[in-house]
Amino acid sequence: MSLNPRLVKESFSVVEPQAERATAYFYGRLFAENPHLRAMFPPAMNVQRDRLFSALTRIVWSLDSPDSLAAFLSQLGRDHRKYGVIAEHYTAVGNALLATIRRFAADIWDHEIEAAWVAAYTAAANMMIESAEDDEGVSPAWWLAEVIDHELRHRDIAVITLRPTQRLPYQPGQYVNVQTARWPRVWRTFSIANAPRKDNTIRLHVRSVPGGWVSTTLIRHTRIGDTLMVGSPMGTMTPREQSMRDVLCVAGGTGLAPLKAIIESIIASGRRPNIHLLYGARTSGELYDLPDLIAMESSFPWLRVLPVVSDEQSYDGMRGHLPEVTQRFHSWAEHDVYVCGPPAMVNETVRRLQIDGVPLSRIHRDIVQAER
Ligand SMILES: NC(=O)C1=CN([C@@H]2O[C@H](COP(=O)(O)OP(=O)(O)OC[C@H]3O[C@@H](n4cnc5c(N)ncnc54)[C@H](O)[C@@H]3O)[C@@H](O)[C@H]2O)C=CC1
Repeated sequence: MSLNPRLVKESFSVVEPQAERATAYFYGRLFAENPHLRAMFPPAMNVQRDRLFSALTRIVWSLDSPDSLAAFLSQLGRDHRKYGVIAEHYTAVGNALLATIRRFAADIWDHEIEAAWVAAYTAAANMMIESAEDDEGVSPAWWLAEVIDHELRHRDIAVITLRPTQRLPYQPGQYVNVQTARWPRVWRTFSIANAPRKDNTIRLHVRSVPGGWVSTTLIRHTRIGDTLMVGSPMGTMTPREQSMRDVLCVAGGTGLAPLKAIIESIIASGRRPNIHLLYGARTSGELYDLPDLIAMESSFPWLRVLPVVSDEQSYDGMRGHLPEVTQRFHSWAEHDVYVCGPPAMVNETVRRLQIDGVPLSRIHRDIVQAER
């Protein structure tokens, strides 16, 4: 069986516009054929559906970049240990996936495409299974973590500090899935907002969103002393250790979290690059971390924090939308750039930076489905 990324991508492009129906069909088929698997998933499947499709999209479009694909699949395999996933479940998922792609790409389907999907899925599943097996005995499937601080910084935004009961190794810029006792099997993603600390504590920046089970629980119903579950750290937006370049960070709202961890780690490394942090919020009241950032700025003179507010006419600092504000400065073409925040803001910022001559290889971002 040989990999044929072109055939997989072509057939996936036919399925992509029908994503919603295809994922509903996939889960319907998976649970009809394997009713015992239903109990492993949360009662409401909407977020799970989005996650499946975005993971699949990422895998399909990275088939030509074996290194980044391998890194992603290894993290995904480790992270799936927290669901209790074992090797045989991959067969069930593979069968349902193949049936789904076959059905939604029926117009172009043939034996060659089927073989390409079987080869790609087998390779991906094997990579996930192997990394999960390697991780057993080294790390727990998930970590228990005690809430040791809970600061409500705005009506809807809290900064929460956790102390995992076992060491949680991670890279600055990575994110974790979090589960609360109130919503079993419902995991939501948050970036770790600090560089690794000796005391093993981690901070999360959480905004509650309407209908967001986990985020609302974390903001309104979580107290110091509560215990949360935390999954294996994931993500590839980590600082370039060898880089001597200056740094631009563009943070939208709580998308600040991983960028703050990256900035802390650069400062801790002893390097002295100039760092510009454009920190955007809709209103000045939502610049929830500004006092901490100003304190960081005063202890590290190479850091410049530039708050930007988009939706408050009377704000007397810098106003505007981050993608456009990013272009108001001199060129960033020689910088390492990190961008995080609402997906539309990230996409538009990256687009404009590229137009202004920043090569894509120096723009770092991660797709995090945070805060629901
Ligand atoms: N909490 C966390 O750990 C992490 C959160 N995120 C993501 O960051 C985002 C943060 O959301 P909020 O705090 O609610 O941000 P928000 O909606 O309040 O916006 C924050 C900033 O982004 C700008 N912005 C928003 N939409 C834009 C658009 N379409 N075009 C241009 N600029 C735009 C706003 O003007 C503002 O400056 C969420 O999408 C979340 O998933 C990402 C990584 C980690």
